Amino acid sequence: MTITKIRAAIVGSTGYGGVELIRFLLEHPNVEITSVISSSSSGERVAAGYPHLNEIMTQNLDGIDIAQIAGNADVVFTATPSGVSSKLVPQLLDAGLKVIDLSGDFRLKSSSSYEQWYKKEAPQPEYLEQAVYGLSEIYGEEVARKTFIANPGCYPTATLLGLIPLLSAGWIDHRTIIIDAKSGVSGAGRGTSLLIHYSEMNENFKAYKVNRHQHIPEIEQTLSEALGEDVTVTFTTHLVPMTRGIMTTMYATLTGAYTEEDLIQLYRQYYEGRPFVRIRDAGGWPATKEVYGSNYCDIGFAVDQRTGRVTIISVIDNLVKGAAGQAIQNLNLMMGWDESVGLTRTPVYP
Ligand SMILES: NC(=O)C1=CN([C@@H]2O[C@H](COP(=O)(O)OP(=O)(O)OC[C@H]3O[C@@H](n4cnc5c(N)ncnc54)[C@H](OP(=O)(O)O)[C@@H]3O)[C@@H](O)[C@H]2O)C=CC1
Ligand SMILES: CC(=O)N[C@@H](CCC(=O)OP(=O)(O)O)C(=O)O
Repeated sequence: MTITKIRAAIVGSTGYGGVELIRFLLEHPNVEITSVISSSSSGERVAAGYPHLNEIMTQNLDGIDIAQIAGNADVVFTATPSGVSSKLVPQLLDAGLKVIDLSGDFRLKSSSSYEQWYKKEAPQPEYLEQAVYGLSEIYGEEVARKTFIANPGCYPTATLLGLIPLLSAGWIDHRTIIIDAKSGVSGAGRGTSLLIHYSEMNENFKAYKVNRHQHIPEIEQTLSEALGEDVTVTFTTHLVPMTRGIMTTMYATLTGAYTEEDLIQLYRQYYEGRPFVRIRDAGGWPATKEVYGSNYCDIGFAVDQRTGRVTIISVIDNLVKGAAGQAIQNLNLMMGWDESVGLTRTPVYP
């Protein structure tokens, strides 16, 4: 079967998420990048800010012009900050474009929850209602029916893929969930801040946004939907002095005498046929480097018979499965293509 390439534009292409989209889309057989867009550097070459793209990405950056985007693209990836996407995406949707938004603006179904956690004005409800939450392995069927995807956050992706099968099966007590999350610094984007200043971050390990992180309502919303009743979690984020990678270590009390083998079987069945979730054998806990540069989410378990608790460890590359990779996986699902097209890279190791 011959597939006509679809035309893709990337807004925010000077950021880390945008550049990761470029890296994968350049090798996607069904996609042509027709426009790379910047609000601050139009006219410049992408490679001016990213010399590793010299002679690979020769296009100049376009400015934000909705009519122009609509004229030369079918789908737009918005790798823009929250608060920016909420204003930009409605214009793109009104122009008839398919949109995959990487920000947190359209993930929360409740506007008041968004305003409470993001401290920004919520998007207009008529646009919020059009969005599907694009956690590919869980909402893939809905993604296939929609043209506007709210791509999940990096921490929620690792957390939710690690918790949903156990929670849905009723094997853990939902009142006991604790999530201990660690991220590399590229999770904060390319902009500078004191948090990610080299001498503040190097040889250091710090917790941040404790009980205030904007991904808490996103995680709770999705877990509550999976269980059918309200779930609250304790979620603590930490910054690790590495560039890429997220590890979430999750703890919960088991509701029965389940073994590690039971859990492995449950998860392998749950994710059967889903190429990007890999369940480790007993005792094989995943490390961030084992998914580096790839769209995989690797999950491992340990059951403590002494305490009756399970420890679940889940790792992703924040810029791939946590952002650009999952966005492309969602494009594939939306277009009715195999979800792994253009995403089958082996992790970079060591
Ligand atoms: N980094 C990560 O691991 C993850 C990021 N995300 C989300 O993806 C989005 C992009 O993140 P990331 O690439 O890391 O961030 P960066 O800060 O690296 O890049 C964001 C880009 O947005 C563009 N931008 C800024 N202000 C505006 C504006 N007013 N109008 C249009 N464009 C603007 C900038 O490009 P220019 O000035 O050229 O327009 C900038 O390069 C964010 O919403 C982030 O939360 C989600 C999951 C993981
Ligand atoms: C290391 C680091 O700073 N990470 C960021 C993740 C940002 C992000 O992806 O946020 P949204 O997707 O919700 O916009 C943070 O903790 O806020």
